[in-house]
Amino acid sequence: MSLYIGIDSGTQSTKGIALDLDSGAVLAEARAPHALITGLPAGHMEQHPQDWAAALDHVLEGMSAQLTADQRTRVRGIGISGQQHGFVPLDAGGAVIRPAKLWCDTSTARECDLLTKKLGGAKAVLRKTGLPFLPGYTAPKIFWLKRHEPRNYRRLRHVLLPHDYLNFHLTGNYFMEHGDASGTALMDVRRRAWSPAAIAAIDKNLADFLPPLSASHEAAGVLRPELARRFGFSSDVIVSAGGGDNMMGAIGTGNVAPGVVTASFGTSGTIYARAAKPVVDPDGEIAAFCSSDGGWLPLLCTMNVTTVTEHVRALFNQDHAAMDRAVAGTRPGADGLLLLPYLAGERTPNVPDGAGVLFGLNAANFSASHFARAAMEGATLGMNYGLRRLAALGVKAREIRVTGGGAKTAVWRQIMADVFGVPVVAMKEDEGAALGGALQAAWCHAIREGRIKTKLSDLAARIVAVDETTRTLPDKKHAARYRKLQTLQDQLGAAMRPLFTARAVG
Ligand SMILES: Nc1ncnc2c1ncn2[C@@H]1O[C@H](COP(=O)(O)OP(=O)(O)O)[C@@H](O)[C@H]1O
Ligand SMILES: O=C(CO)[C@@H](O)[C@H](O)COP(=O)(O)O
Repeated sequence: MSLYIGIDSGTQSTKGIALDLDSGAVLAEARAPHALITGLPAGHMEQHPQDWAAALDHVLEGMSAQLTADQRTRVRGIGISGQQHGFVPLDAGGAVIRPAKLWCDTSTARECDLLTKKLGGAKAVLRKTGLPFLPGYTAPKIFWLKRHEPRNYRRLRHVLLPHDYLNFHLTGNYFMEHGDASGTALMDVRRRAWSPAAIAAIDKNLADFLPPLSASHEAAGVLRPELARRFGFSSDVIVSAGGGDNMMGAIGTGNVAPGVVTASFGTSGTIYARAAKPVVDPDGEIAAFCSSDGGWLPLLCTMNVTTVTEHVRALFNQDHAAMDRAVAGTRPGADGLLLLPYLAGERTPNVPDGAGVLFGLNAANFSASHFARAAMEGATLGMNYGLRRLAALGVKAREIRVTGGGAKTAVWRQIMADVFGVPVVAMKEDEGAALGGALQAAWCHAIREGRIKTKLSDLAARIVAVDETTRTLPDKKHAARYRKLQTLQDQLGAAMRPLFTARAVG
């Protein structure tokens, strides 16, 4: 029996599973929340990296307590998935200089404009790196530190991403793999190498602060002895390369070969499909990321999904079951109530100064149930904007595997199927990114042990399974209704843009 631990450090919590690779059974599970820093100016979204490390230790401790002593010694590897793009600035001794600016921080729109100009305009940026500079990505956050906090910038010696920081916490090594690194916007994603042009636009010395790029089957290192002792593990547990949460979600939903499309309904909304070659969107809306299994992962990301539904749920003091019943009691289209869900600004389309808009309020739809439906529908229509763009780039979905917190809800899955116009199905293991971490750790361990022909796609084919009881087919009448709503949401978004800018300036 060999056990592999998968960890997903998301925006709101850290989740872990311990997988018995022989039987495919999950033998332990644990979770620990971590909060955003409150009281920051609008658009600034930050967390303390030390909180992620504390949550990770708590989760590892919790799982260790659920395993027998024998099972603990059979843990062979740990694979970490983490929210993408966050900038963890470390000094020469590896201490965190300031909190991490996150993927959902929109305070760096000005830095994006400046970097784009330095590289010769939007087209030149796409030619040189494959990705535009967007506020969510890491590069403008580093430039922001240089421009706004020069004293902190002078102390900078190591740039890490959230999951790299957790790898560093576990192993003591500065390490980066292609998948998560592709979300920095400092890489030429076509060549899977750092982009000298993007780096020089910020600071020519920055290259010294970036770890060399490693392939995703390599190990970040071995678990530090004091942690191995603390969790009761043996002294040779490897920590695999890990990756961004979407890259690891791809592995954990079996999206490791062409033809599979995954949608994640977490704090953010993402839709992605693994590709054997880079897929660069000439409009820069679909992100040309690398995967964390040696390929590429064209991906759409919207910033407003379960945060939106959670706000509505909190406002009306409902638990998830009550909210689901409320939504089930209303008609598709929420009797004319439509939400443009840009509560935190938006990445796709790129509207960093955006805000939420409830459109079509009247006496008949002024109710908690209609607000709840409008929240689920608005977030899903927002994601469908990108699904259509993916289709235009040749990635056509015949069915969509859904994962993340929102995918647990049957009534929301029906909205997903109706909006996307294809069947959706959830996974047997709903912590897809954590499962991806466990599988990548098993792959990395096998290669390290000399079983070099081991394929991640074979491991995934054996372990990953859809939950057929959740398969949901689109309803033709509802799908037609949502096509009209989609047009209306697109028009509403376009019409509001000048007003968002006026509001930001005012
Ligand atoms: N049954 C459910 N219906 C809708 N949302 C849910 C449900 N269960 C959990 N969530 C929400 O999903 C989010 C967590 O999803 P997850 O994919 O773990 O997010 P992240 O990785 O961004 O932290 C939370 O906002 C949580 O409240
Ligand atoms: O920025 C992106 C993808 O580009 C986000 O998907 C983050 O990776 C955060 O993920 P969740 O916390 O929502 O899982």
